[in-house]
Amino acid sequence: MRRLDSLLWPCITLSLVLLLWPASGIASAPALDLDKGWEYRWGDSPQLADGTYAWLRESDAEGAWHSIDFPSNPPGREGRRHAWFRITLPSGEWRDPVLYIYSIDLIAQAFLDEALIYQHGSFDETGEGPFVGWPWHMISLTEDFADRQLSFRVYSNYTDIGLWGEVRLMDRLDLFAMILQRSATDLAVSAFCLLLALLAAGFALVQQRRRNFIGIALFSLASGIMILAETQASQFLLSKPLAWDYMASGGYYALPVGIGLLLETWFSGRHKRWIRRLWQFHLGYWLVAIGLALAGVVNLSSTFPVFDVLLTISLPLLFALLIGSLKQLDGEQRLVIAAYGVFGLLLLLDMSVAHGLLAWQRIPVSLGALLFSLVIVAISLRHYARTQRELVVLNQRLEKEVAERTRELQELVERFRIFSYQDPLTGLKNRRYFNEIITREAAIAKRGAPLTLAMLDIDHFKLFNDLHGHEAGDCVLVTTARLIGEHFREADVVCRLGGEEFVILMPSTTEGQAREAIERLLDTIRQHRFEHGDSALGPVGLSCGIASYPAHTDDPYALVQLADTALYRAKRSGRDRCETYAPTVT
Ligand SMILES: Nc1nc2c(ncn2[C@@H]2O[C@H](COP(=O)(O)OP(=O)(O)OP(=O)(O)O)[C@@H](O)[C@H]2O)c(=O)[nH]1
Repeated sequence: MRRLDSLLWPCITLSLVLLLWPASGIASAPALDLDKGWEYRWGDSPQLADGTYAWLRESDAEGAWHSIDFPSNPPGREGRRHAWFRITLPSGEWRDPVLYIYSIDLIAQAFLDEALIYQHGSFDETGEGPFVGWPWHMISLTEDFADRQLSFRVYSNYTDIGLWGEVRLMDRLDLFAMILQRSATDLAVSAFCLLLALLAAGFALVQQRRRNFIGIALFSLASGIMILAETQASQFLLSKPLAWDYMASGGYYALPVGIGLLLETWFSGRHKRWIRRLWQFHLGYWLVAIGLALAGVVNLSSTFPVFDVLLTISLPLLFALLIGSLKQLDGEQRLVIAAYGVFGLLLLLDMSVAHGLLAWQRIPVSLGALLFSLVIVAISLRHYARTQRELVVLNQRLEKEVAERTRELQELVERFRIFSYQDPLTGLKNRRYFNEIITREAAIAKRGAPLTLAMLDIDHFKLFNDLHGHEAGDCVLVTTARLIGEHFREADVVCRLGGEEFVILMPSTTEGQAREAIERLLDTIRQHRFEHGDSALGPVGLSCGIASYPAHTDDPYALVQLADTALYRAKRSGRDRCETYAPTVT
């Protein structure tokens, strides 16, 4: 009977073609709503010996049938679980007529006169059967259906009984086109919500405000799944109505959990605790309801009214909490709450329609979810843009700071470099510097320039220290260093090798020129009045040894050793004098 499966894709393709080709010329009567002229009868019909239901044959039983506009929830149910509905079908020019039913509570059989033409769910001997989902229905009709009687045998242990929403006579292709048209928005919104859920889940993995993103991810996932599962076109994707209803209920029941997780992060103290209790309670319900339904302990359908009652309580409670503490929230958070408020209101309206509190109409719940998702996306984009701007500023500041630090570091390195070449007491260059400069100057000398090296040592300095004290000794070292430094040219390099020993490297200077300069220096030192504080320190003498390249050696690197030998000779010869290296002396 159900040709839905086999004709599915050809019909979709055909209906799409027809949608895109309005001038096709194929005429068909418009859809006709069967929302008048129905009759109902409480209870279940007995069966005749040939298996036919007696109520189908005794159609004119006096006073047994009552008229009703729409075949749903007749008055005076009093706990009854069986009802029959019937209508005489009108005539119309449909090429391929079908009866479209939005939904049935809960299982039903349809008969055209006495022939069974459609069945939703399965009936046992007592006329009962399990919940098998709430799909939309398409009942194929033969061309001669006009003026014949269409009857429904319905069983329901749910709050509603009968057909629900819309019952329409229409052409099969028009039905497919209608389903696709009605589903387009929902499918797009669902895809959008699922994408948002994916992004939020990704952010939850890498960002610090994890709970926030988990809340958004869960809420978006729940909305996306719920909308997809409730979209009529989903039946085209998978003809398993009960599976879709499990997904719809799973998403629906998880909505307060997601929003609770999100809101909880915005509050503290009492409000936070209440919000946590609410979402934990809903999470508990989610687990129990879905778990018991899957285990077959309860019908999935019976978990909906309980959840609806819970949501009717928790939704306003949550709003009361939020409204009472709006001051704690910033503009963006208020916007999210407003969007959630719209979504919540649409959910409540949808629920009211489902329970017959409002006249049947299609409530655009998905638009509520879309609004919520758009608000989240807009806020996220704004945050992203702001973060980008802050990053640029931060980057610039960092670059500036790095440049500043690098400059300071370079200065420090330079100072250290100078320090590492400087004798801290006298301010002259030290032995390390001398070792480097001698190598350089020796290399230059090798290219043909003379180079002379003088090594100087203060005479009897130990005695001087012992007589006047170490501080006075330091003072003599500093003064002697200054006098030596002032005495020589810029090009000459004066170093303190350590202790009371100095060296002077004189590039492009012959032995004779150097000796002259040294003699003048020794005179200057002899004549200088050394003082420490207010006390005069007595005379200071210097001994000096000179060696010159190429006069004394063909290896400029050997000058240190040769000058040292000459100095030794000056000391031995009575001090306070200058000696030039002589090869015969060892
Ligand atoms: N005040 C002071 N004394 C130092 C410093 N460096 C080395 N001395 C001292 O210099 C003295 C050098 O003594 P010696 O090497 O025996 O030489 P000297 O007493 O000058 O004798 P001759 O060189 O033979 O004339 C030692 O007593 C060291 O302690 C310093 O930086 N400051």
